[in-house]
Parts: sequence; C-alpha cells; structure tokens
Amino acid sequence: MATATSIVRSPAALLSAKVTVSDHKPTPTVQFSRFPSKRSCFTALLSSLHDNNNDDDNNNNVISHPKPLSSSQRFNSVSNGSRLRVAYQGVRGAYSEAAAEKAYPNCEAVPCDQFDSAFQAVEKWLVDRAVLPIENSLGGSIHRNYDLLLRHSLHIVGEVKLAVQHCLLANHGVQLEDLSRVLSHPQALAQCENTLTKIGLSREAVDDTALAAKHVALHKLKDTGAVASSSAAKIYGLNILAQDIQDDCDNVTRFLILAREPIIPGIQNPFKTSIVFSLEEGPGVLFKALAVFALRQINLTKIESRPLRNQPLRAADDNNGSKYFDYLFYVDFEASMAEERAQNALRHLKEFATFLRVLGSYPVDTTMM
Ligand SMILES: O=C(O)C(=O)C[C@]1(C(=O)O)C=C[C@@H](O)C=C1
Repeated sequence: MATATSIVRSPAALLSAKVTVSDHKPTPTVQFSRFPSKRSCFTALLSSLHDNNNDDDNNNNVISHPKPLSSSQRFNSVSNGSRLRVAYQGVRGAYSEAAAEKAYPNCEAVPCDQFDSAFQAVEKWLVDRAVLPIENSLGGSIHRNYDLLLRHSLHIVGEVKLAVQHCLLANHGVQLEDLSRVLSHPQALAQCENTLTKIGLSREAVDDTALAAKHVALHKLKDTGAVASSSAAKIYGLNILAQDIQDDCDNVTRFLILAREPIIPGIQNPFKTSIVFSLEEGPGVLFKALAVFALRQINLTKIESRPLRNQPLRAADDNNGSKYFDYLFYVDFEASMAEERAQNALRHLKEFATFLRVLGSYPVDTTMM
C-alpha cells in the first residue's frame, strides 16, 4: 500500500514537515522549521513556495506553456523515475486514498485537508496529480468539485470508478444498542440514509469518512460510531459492527484525475471528453446545444448545471423587470477530441455558446462495466 505523507494538519507534525517536489520543475525541497500555530500547514506551504514560483514563472513561464502528456503516460511514474505524488482529500483510510491508489498503484498518496488544497497542490508543483470525487451512483454530484474545476486551470487526464462499501464502525466493546450518533462524510451519510434511519442514529457530518473513524477512536467514544471503510477500521483500530450498509450494493463513486498538462487524446481506447459552457437565455437554447452532439451520434454520459457565480442573475431582454438565473452546463460525452465529429460538435456549439472550455479528453475507466 502507498504511504501517505507530508501534507498534514497537526501543528506537531508541521515542525518536521518536508515536501519534495518530484516533477520536472526544479523547485527545491522545502523544509519547515516552525509555523505560526493557528495557520493551516497547507496555507503556509503555499505562501512559502509562492515567491519561488513567481520567480520561476517570470523566468520561463512554465505553467502558462503546458507540455501535453501522452495518454499512455497516465500510468507511468514521473520522468526522473521517482514515484508519482497524488493528492487526495481526506486522511489515511479515506475512499479517495483508495481511488488514488487504483489510478496509480505505486503512487505516493498525499492527504489534503480540503478539495481546494488538492487543486492548489498540483498547481504549485507540490504533487503531480490530484484524484477527486465528482459523482456517486447513490448520492449524486459533488458540486464543490464542479465549481473548483472552473476556478482552477487543471486538466482532467483520467477517471477512476471505485466500488464504495461502507461499514458501521465503533470502538471495541461498544454494541449497536450503545450508539446514538454516527459521524461521516455527508456523501457517505447520504449513501446510507435508509440504513441509518432504520437503526435510528443521529448524523453528524465531518470532512471525510476516515476522519470520522479517527475521531471516534482517538476520543474513545462509546455512544458514537463512524461510517467508513474496512481499511479505516484497520488503520484506527475500530470494530466493524455492520458491513455493506450503503442503501444499494452497487454504490460507485467516480473520481477525476487532474494534472497541470492535458493528455494527448487518442482513439485506440474508448475516450470521454468533459466540457463546460454557458448559453444565452431563450427558448430551446439548451436543446440546440445538446443537439450538436445528437446530430453526430455522440452519446452524453452526464449533464450538470451550476449557477454562474460571478454573474448569477441576468435581466430579461423584454425589459419587464424580470430576472433569470444564469447557469453553467457541465457535459461529459463519449468521444475523443482526436475525433473529427467531436471537433465539429464543439465548433458548432461555439457558434452560439457564450463561453466554452474543454476540461479534458481522457480514457474511460472500463473496470466497472
Ligand atoms: O470521505 C471519504 O472517504 C472520501 O473519500 C470522500 C467521498 C466523497 O466525497 O464522495 C468519496 C467516496 C464516497 O462516495 C464517500 C465520500
């Protein structure tokens, strides 16, 4: 199993935190001797690297001239032979760590306290990739990551589907009847909604499933359990009271793999492309947008709409004082950007979209089909 390192939040650990940037960019190893106590490790880490990066950017503008990866490179280690560093949100034992290891079996999985920190870790060259959840078959979309995809400029270079099997965990000696409360990530609580209602436990949300397990173990709680993985049970020394407590046995979370550079899209394997666009207000405009794919026999696998945050409302053209909500549309379609039909579809969409960005064209994870 890959070891989790470096990006930590406990102040004690910060005293010895050491981060080595293992990719092509010659940013030096960063060592911390001391941090202001209340400041998050990550924030301090970023600002300490900021000056370095600025210098570098001014000199050779590395970040604004990305070097595309080939699609086969997705599974390799970095070019200098060291292990790929992959950021995930959560602590050891989180499903996201398992997803990072499924994507890159020999990687060094790097925990981050927030999704945003994982994005920034890639952007600041602290890690090589980030693996972040985007949707779940029971709980639906992880909206925060949709929003972050647009706020940051990373590229989607792959996807990973992970079967999520939740357990109800408690300290040794604690029985189901002793529990009145359960902690977990909101998605995990939503995926076990029916089971938890049947048992009659109150729910409390924390940042990730493994953190819930860690908290229950650390504080030796007797009335509180955690919904988390069997590997979290092992890591934090908890007892598994019940297994497979998700509301449907087919519980799958889809994660995106993010990198600084896009991959060169291929046509040998099934590819998927993710885009985001906005449209003028008007009857049938979304219908017209989706038709650019239907006309070319391109199958859509996902559509998600999110409010356009910097311009959430738009006045109606007829000047009657009414206002519309403005939206961004995220669409995944089954074609590679190397295919002419995909290029034509996007050229067509561009004729009337007010904004369009390709988030990535990447191989489909076929392991769960
Ligand atoms: O809390 C975790 O263990 C996570 O990795 C996060 C997360 C999510 O955000 O959806 C990942 C997979 C499961 O769907 C539940 C939680």
